[in-house]
Order: sequence, then structure tokens, then C-alpha cells
Amino acid sequence: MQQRHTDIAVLGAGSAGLSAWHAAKKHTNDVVLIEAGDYGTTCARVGCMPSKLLIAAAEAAQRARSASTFGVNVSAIEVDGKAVMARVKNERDRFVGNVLNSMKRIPESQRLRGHARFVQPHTLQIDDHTQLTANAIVIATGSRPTWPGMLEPAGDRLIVNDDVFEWDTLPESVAVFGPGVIGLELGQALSRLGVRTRMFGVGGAIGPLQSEKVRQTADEVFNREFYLDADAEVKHIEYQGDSVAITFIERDSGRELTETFDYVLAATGRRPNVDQLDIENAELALNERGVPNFNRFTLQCVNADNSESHIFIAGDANQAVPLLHEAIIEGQIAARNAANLENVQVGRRNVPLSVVFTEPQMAMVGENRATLEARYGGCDCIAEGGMSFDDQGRATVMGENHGYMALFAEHGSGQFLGAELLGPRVEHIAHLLAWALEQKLTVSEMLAMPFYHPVLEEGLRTGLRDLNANLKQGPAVSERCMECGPGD
Ligand SMILES: Cc1cc2nc3c(=O)[nH]c(=O)nc-3n(C[C@H](O)[C@H](O)[C@H](O)COP(=O)(O)OP(=O)(O)OC[C@H]3O[C@@H](n4cnc5c(N)ncnc54)[C@H](O)[C@@H]3O)c2cc1C
Ligand SMILES: NC(=O)c1ccc[n+]([C@@H]2O[C@H](COP(=O)([O-])OP(=O)(O)OC[C@H]3O[C@@H](n4cnc5c(N)ncnc54)[C@H](O)[C@@H]3O)[C@@H](O)[C@H]2O)c1
Repeated sequence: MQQRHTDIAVLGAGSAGLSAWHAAKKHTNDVVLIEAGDYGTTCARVGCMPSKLLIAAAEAAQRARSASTFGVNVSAIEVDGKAVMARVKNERDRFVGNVLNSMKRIPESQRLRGHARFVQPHTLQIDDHTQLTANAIVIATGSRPTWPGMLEPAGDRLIVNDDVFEWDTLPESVAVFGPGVIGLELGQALSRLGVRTRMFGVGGAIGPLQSEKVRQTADEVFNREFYLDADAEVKHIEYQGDSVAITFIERDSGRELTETFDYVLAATGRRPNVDQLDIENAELALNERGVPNFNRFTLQCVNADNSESHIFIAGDANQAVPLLHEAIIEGQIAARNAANLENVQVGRRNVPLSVVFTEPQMAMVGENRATLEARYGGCDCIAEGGMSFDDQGRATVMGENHGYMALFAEHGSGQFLGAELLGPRVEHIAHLLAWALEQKLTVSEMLAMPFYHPVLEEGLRTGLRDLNANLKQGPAVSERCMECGPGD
């Protein structure tokens, strides 16, 4: 057994861990990065990148299918499942390869392979080959898919996102459980690629949406394309060897149906990888899910005796905001503080921003409505404005006129607070809104910005005008803006 000591040990060579290692290196030469699995990160291997590659193929199929809307007939659209998966895997491998290349910048002596566990607050056991003590530790162990026991009867036909990206070709059918972010992105893509898809949820939630108007619009729009029951009644799941039979109550008709599927895709959430760390030996205060209590601005964990720990937690492992850009910034903040235990500092965080790459896309900017209401002491302080994409000029030109945006601002100050968006390519509008929020702009100030014609952002202007009217800081929007051109 090797005995070693280091200034900072980073657990997990994913996006948060790599970012932590690089940030820590600015403060000390003695940083050890420990990885239990394959190098390459969740984002590149089985997350952000392969999912977007699958979505890109699905969008190509959908463009061809909907070309007739424009009078362009594309005959005999054929999805070649093997070719689709070959491109997904080839490009995915390229992204992973880039990460593997960048790993070479980390000297071998500062990398350890193996599963890390706590023996004592400052001591880690790596597999059975190394015992490592560290002055400070960054936990960046990510998360993994989790599913309810009701899906277990699907046996080896029960799969998660990781398995999809190993397929050599597309299956005939998939039942997706969980219309959250992963379920919607993958489920819609599979459906567009010709896979018979049904999607089942519980409790009515659709993606990250909180606004009922936006959620209902999403329910309608997605159901035009594939079967989605966000509050499904699933009666029975039965393994049948090379398929799974699912008995469920069909939404709308109320009939009991039994259908067979090649696979059941569990997209029912993820759990942080802290349960296999022998975390109790770290003597930290844990929440009810067994995740260390931590300060979200410093990423510093709290000891069981309520004092500040030398352990930090970043990325999906802390489950606060399981997104790539957040993992990276958290890795930096955690490492900077791990290297400066005597002078732990609050790291600068950007405003919340998330995008779901469905069509129409979904995006959330700022805190959601419920959090805003809690912070602002009830609805009286918050004004809401809205805009439907149904007859928005540019969206209509593109044949993508579906969706709704809800915008929020503070009464009195008129300060913009956040938004929920469902609409064509709203990833871009979401960025404009996040940047406006960072700048603490008022709705009037946002309306004073330039708007080209004809662009989707003119729809944002309509929403902002509605919001300003509801703030009583602008004229009521009773009819279309005549001076604006046919864009709003
Ligand atoms: C299908 C899918 C699509 C996604 N799409 C997006 C997207 O479009 N945009 C976006 O912002 N986010 C997206 N995400 C989320 C994003 O991928 C994650 O937020 C991000 O990868 C988290 O990085 P991380 O470093 O915390 O975890 P990871 O990259 O998972 O790294 C954790 C590492 O720790 C290692 N590890 C675990 N336990 C131990 C241990 N005990 N000892 C040593 N090592 C250990 C693991 O092997 C792993 O390599 C997606 C996720 C999924 C699953
Ligand atoms: N575009 C992106 O940025 C992107 C893409 C994918 C994933 N991610 C990240 O990964 C995280 C995890 O995604 P996820 O989709 O696994 O989680 P999620 O929390 O978004 O969705 C899980 C869904 O499963 C549903 N569910 C739970 N139990 C169920 C059951 N028994 N039957 C049917 N449905 C059930 C939930 O109601 C929810 O809708 C996201 O929160 C996000 O941060 C981001």
C-alpha cells in the first residue's frame, strides 16, 4: 500500500474536477486528481454532447419531413439508424478524445486511478493501492441515473441515457419514463428518428417548467408530435424476453392499453455520487439525502459540529444546479478556497440560466416564480408579462410558430427578474435575458435596446411591452404594435 500526502485532493476527473484541478494549480503544485472510472467526463461521454448529436440528426429528419410546409417536397425520407448512431458515436468520440488529450497536461504523478473513499476526514483510500492524506479535499464525483422500483420488471430491457449512446442502430420502439430534461431531449429525438415513442410522467411536470401557462403550451405542442402523458397511470410492466409489455391508461380516451416496446428508458432523475464515498468518515453534516451540507457561494462543507470543513463539494455531486457551466465555475471556486483555507471567499455566481434542447426549446432565466414569490413576499411584488409565439412574425416565416414566454419583473423598481421560455431557438433569447438580468436592467431599459426586423427577438419586445404595461410603467398592449412592423 502506497502512503502519500498532498495539499489538495480532487475526487473525480469530470468537468468540475478538471476545472478544480486547473484552478488549484494556480495556488499549489501539489494537487492530486483521482478518477474511479474512464476519463472523458459525463458531458462528453454520455451527457451534453452525444445527446445534442442525436438531437441534430433528429432535427435533420424533421426539417426534411416538414419541408412540404414550404412547398418543397422531399420524397422517401429514410432514417438509416446505423448511420445515425455511427455519426453520434464518431463525433462523441472526438469530443471525448479532446478531453483525453487535455488530460495529458496533467502530469502522471498528479493523477491517481481508483475509487476514493474517506477513511478519516483528511485521509482517503484509493482502491486498495494508495492511502492519501490531504490538507483539503474537493468532492467532484458527479451523479448517476436513478429510477423507481416500478421499472425494475423491465429487466435487462431497462436502460438509461448511457446505454442509448452505445446503440449500433436505432430500435423500433422505446417507452420513456420521466418527461424531465433528459427524457424530453432524448424522447423527442428518438420519435423524430422514427422510433415509436411513448412518454410517461408523474404529477404533470414537463421539463423544468413552473409556469402553468408555459407548461400547458408545452403539453399541447409536444403531444402534436409524440405521445406524452405527464401524469400517467401505468398499471403493469412485464418483461417478455426481447421486449417489455406496458399496460397503461391512455390519456384523453381513458382506455386501458397494453403495448410492447423494445426498451424502457429511465429518465427519472439523477442521484449524487456521494453514497459510495464512506462519507460518514468525513465527519460532515449531511442532509436527508446523505449529501454534505455546504455553502453554495464558497462550496465549503459544514462539519458535523457545525464548524467549517476542509472539504468542498462541486458540480453534480452537490445537486444544487446540475449543469455543465455551473460544474465548471463551482470547481474553480471550490479549488480556490481549498487552497486558501484561512481565507475562504465567496465566489461570483452568474444568474441562473438553463436551456432544454427540444423543439420548441425551453429555457429558464433567473429564479423560478415560486422562489421569487418566496423572496419577494408574495405575488403582489411581482408583475408577469407574456407572449405567444403562435403568430410571431419570424417564427411564422420559419414555420416554427409554437410556444409561449412568461416574463417577470418587480413592481415599483421595474427591475427584470426572470423568465420561462418555450419557443423556437429560445437559447438565444434566454442569453439576452440572462445578460440583462446580470446587468440588473429594468424592463424599460430593455425595451430601449435595438430590435432588428424581422427577428424572433421582436417577440421578446412584445412580451416586455406586456410586462411593462402590467408594471404600470408603459401603455397597455391592447392590439398589435402598428409602428413595429409585422414582427411582434
Ligand atoms: C444526457 C445528459 C445530457 C446533458 N446535457 C446537458 C446540457 O446540454 N447542458 C448542460 O449544461 N448540462 C447537461 N447535462 C449535465 C452535465 O453533463 C453535468 O452537469 C456535468 O457533466 C457534471 O459534471 P461533474 O464534473 O459534476 O460530473 P462528472 O462529469 O460526472 O464527473 C464526475 C467524475 O467523478 C468520478 N467519480 C465518481 N465517484 C468517484 C470516486 N469515489 N472516486 C473517484 N472518482 C469518482 C466519475 O467516474 C466521474 O468521472 C447533461 C447530463 C446528461 C446525463
Ligand atoms: N439541456 C440541458 O441543460 C440538460 C440536458 C439533460 C440533463 N441536464 C441536467 O441533468 C439533470 C437531470 O435530468 P433528468 O431528466 O434525469 O432529471 P429531471 O429532474 O429533469 O427529470 C426527471 C423527471 O422524471 C419524472 N419522474 C420521476 N419519477 C417518475 C416515475 N416513477 N415515472 C415517470 N416519471 C417520473 C419527474 O417528474 C421528472 O419530470 C437535469 O436537472 C439537468 O440539470 C441538463
